Amino acid sequence: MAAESEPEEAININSPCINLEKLPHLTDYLPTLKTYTNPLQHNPFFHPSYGFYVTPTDIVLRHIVYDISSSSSSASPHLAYLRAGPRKQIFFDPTDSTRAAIVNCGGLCPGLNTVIRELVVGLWDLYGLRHIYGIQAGYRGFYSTDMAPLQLNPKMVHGWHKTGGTLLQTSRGGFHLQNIVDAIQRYGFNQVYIIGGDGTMRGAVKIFDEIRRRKLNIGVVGIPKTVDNDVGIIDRSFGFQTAVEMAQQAINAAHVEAESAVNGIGLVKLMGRSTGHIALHATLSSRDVDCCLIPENKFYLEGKGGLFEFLEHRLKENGHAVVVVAEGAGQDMIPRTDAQKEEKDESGNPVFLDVGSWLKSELKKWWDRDHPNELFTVKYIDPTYMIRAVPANATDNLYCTLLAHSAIHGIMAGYTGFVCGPINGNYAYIPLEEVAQAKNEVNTRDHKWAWVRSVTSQPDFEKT
Ligand SMILES: Nc1ncnc2c1ncn2[C@@H]1O[C@H](COP(=O)(O)OP(=O)(O)OP(=O)(O)O)[C@@H](O)[C@H]1O
Ligand SMILES: O=P(O)(O)OC[C@H]1O[C@](O)(CO)[C@@H](O)[C@@H]1O
Ligand SMILES: [Mg+2]
Repeated sequence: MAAESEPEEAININSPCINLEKLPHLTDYLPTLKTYTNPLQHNPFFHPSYGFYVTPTDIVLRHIVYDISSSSSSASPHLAYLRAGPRKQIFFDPTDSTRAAIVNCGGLCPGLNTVIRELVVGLWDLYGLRHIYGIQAGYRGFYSTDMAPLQLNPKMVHGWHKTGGTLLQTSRGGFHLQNIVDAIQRYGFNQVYIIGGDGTMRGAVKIFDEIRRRKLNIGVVGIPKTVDNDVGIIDRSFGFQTAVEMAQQAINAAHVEAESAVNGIGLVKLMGRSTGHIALHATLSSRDVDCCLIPENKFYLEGKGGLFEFLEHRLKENGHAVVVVAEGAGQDMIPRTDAQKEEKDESGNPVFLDVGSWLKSELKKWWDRDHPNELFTVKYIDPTYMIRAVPANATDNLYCTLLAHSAIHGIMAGYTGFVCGPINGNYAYIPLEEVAQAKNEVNTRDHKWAWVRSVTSQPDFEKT
């Protein structure tokens, strides 16, 4: 770590073994911006000492696991990002003119209210901002005439971390680039905090590009939110662990119902539009699950190696079975009309049919056909919104706080067009564009999926 007294220009950030991702900065297009001393310098609680401020040579490595016998591990430079945290010099006047806007878009996720609360309290207490606004109901709230921004202060948001949902409300769709950026300019916002998933981040990239094109003194930061945990690069998204914890209750109930019936099957559908992280983690932590079906691992019902054959054995062995299915799994097998094939939500995401109901009816048809005179029960549990419409647990709440503070420190330091998030346990700043493109899918070739299969003994569904 460089000494705080060292001027930033004198620091050499080029190194043959490190490839540091360049982060956009307001001075890239506004080179004469004024700087200010970070007000934390005089904050009675922090007493900044050596090592408190993060410098431009403080980095977080993208990968920390290497095989040193492989030539590529030493030959190619290691990808790195700037470490998140307070900088000594900031680029926004902490006392007067700075105005911040906070928006959340897309589906709910445990912890949304915590992030908003911590942005408000952090901006107010750490940097002295007094003009902080919540944009209502997602992107459309920037320009909708019937939804004025809500002025927020620490007193208002005091207990928000104990509540589920979002007190700012959210929505899908409504992305209109020119209207949004015009509204940001009209309201005089200089900092825009955008909380959302992959769709929101793609929108945020466009907002950042337009702000840069107009050469505006406005910082844009993305705070990744998705209960599905499908945002790439970062370790995990906030609220995911809370959702997995909530899913346990549904799996427990399915297990009890299945055990209490003759040839009982407990079927649980969990969220996961295109990734099966919730289903996978809920399966690994429950240990009552016999089969976990996810979008990344195509499954089939009939014949050798299929689901029915596996369940037949399981029922013979144990008398019951629990199946967990992610909502995006098996969609290609469910019959649908042409109109259903085209259906999209307001953001353009495909609308899925209920894989749980379909599977329940297919299971019943199979049993009636192959075992007409034997008892059989399928109990289908669909907790849907119950796993995400809850307050964040303690771990997620702490995570949300660190995310909010990282975002504030980065934007105050003049960085823009970036996302903050943990990489290998350390908070880093990642270019927004990179996060908008990266997707976190379950890798069915890695150890974790092998572990699921070893816990459940389920087939690999690779047709022979
Ligand atoms: N390619 C895109 N360009 C601009 N805006 C987009 C784009 N994709 C989505 N959006 C906007 O981003 C917002 C949220 O998108 P979406 O509904 O897909 O949720 P998300 O951010 O992916 O979150 P989640 O999937 O976790 O619910 C919507 O207002 C939508 O219009
Ligand atoms: O019904 P809504 O609010 O559109 O959200 C449902 C979707 O949102 C998510 O929770 C997050 O993308 C998905 O798991 C789910 O498909
Ligand atoms: Mg999404």
